[in-house]
Amino acid sequence: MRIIPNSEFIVNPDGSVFHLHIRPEQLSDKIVMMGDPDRVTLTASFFDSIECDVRSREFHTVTGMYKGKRLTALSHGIGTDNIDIVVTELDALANIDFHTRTVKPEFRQLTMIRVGTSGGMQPHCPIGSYVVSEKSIGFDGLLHYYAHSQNVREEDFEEAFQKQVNWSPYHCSPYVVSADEELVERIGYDMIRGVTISAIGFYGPQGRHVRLPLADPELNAKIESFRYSHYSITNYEMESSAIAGLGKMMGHKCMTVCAIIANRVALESNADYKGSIEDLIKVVLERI
Ligand SMILES: O=P(O)(O)O[C@H]1O[C@H](CO)[C@@H](O)[C@H]1O
Ligand SMILES: O=c1cc[nH]c(=O)[nH]1
Repeated sequence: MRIIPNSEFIVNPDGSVFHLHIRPEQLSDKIVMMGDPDRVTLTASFFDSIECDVRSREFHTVTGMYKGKRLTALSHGIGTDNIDIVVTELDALANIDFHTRTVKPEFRQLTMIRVGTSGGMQPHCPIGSYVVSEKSIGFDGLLHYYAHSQNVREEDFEEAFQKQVNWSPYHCSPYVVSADEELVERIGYDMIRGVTISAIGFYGPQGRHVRLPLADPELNAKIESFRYSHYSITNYEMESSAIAGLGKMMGHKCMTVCAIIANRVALESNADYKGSIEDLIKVVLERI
């Protein structure tokens, strides 16, 4: 059996995992994730009791009880590079024996729901709506660093996307992954279902022109008009592809749902979205 070297999987002197700084017994099977550490404080304010509250860098983790369910709320910060850390460390907390540094014989499956904010790309995703990422398109390339990604990637969709938007060879090869179907049905049954792009930045990589001109100013228009079967691209955010992809490769159940806080076609945004995300968190806590 492979013993994972200290340099490849780092455990802190207090027995916690390197970045998240929590110990295996502090993790619940059901995890609600979000970019913003303060959103974890908000989520935990709905818990009936708190078991642990740990902060390390942008990672804020609270485990507690909500109406008889043991839940972990956790912030992952911004971007799929952080998701590589967070999903790997969550999986390790559940499935690696920290003492023997080996994979445990019994697999423990986690449920991870990301509750995020996002920019709508279609008129039917207005500000204030909730969009479940039935599929995600990763512009980040993270999945390509792991073996067997083709087992979870939807290559026909990827090919159609590259062709229709005339994808630049200077960008990473986009990957397409579906969320866990049962979660989409159970948690998102009354929400908009869509295809979400996880971009590698908020500005240029989402087609925002502030001062620097864009390499392809038409890319967002091509993304808006892209069609594959009955699918169109509904929204932009920055993490769902890596959560769906890594989670699926590891055998976990993952899904992202976002509150739309900007609409790129209507050229509108709402920076005062606290009420909308708060309501969405409450719905997810009930249904997870
Ligand atoms: O509101 P969160 O969960 O952070 O999600 C979105 O907001 C951030 C960008 O403002 C990115 O993380 C994006 O995915
Ligand atoms: O437009 C948006 C809004 C929130 N988060 C994003 O990544 N993009």
